[in-house]
Amino acid sequence: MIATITHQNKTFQVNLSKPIDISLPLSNTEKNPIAWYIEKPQIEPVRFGSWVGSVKGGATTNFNNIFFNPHGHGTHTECLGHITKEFFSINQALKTFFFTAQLISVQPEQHGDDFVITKNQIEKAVGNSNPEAIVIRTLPNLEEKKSKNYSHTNPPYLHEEAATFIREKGIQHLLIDLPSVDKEKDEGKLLAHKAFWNVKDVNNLNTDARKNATITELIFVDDEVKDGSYLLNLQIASFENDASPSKPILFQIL
Ligand SMILES: N[C@@H](CC(=O)c1ccccc1NC=O)C(=O)O
Repeated sequence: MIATITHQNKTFQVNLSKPIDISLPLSNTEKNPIAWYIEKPQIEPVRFGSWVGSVKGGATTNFNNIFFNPHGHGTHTECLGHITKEFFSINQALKTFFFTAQLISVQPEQHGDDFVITKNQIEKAVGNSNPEAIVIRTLPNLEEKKSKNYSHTNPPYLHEEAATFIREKGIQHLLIDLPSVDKEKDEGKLLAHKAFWNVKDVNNLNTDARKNATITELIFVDDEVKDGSYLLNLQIASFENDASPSKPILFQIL
């Protein structure tokens, strides 16, 4: 299914039958990735006394409750409500779902005990392109990313200046294959989150904070997907919450 898209004075084609899914599946198994010190997700049939909501257990339908955390259990998209005192909802922040995107690969640099993605690396990788979304694949691109328990591992993160650069480039949506754009244990500084959303005071939001910009974490981009320009379809479940599980999909530009 070929679609011809006209956007910002350019026309290009994509094949909608060839989606590149960059989300992680969410399951109640040991394979599910974890961050932020929680346990794996739970997916269990509803029970009313001896009645069990599963066809195997005698019910007419499978009827599961799911207990999970959007930030800690897989691919999710968040808005600035993740860090502000005032409530902001991802379902209100994200109202359109197709964007031009640039996929880049970067090897975080060792700075002391940390691995950091720098402004210089992002600037070089983005080059002259002006995408609406940036998709960051970190190297090495290990399979273990799909099922890693990141708790207490001090994963790589984005330097504040790199996040500022992305904001100043006018990029609205940032996607990355790490549990956070910030250092795991940073005493709540959240420098990259604040720089990307232009949040100056979490208690009293500045009017130029970027209420419609989003961060998507815990994606996975397979090695066979080459760096370059794509069409991104960024879909969430309609949760009125700071974050929702999400399903970002890339389409190669033909
Ligand atoms: N680094 C923060 C914690 C943090 O970033 C965080 C904590 C729980 C769930 C998500 C978090 N950040 C996600 O991007 C801190 O040390 O306070």
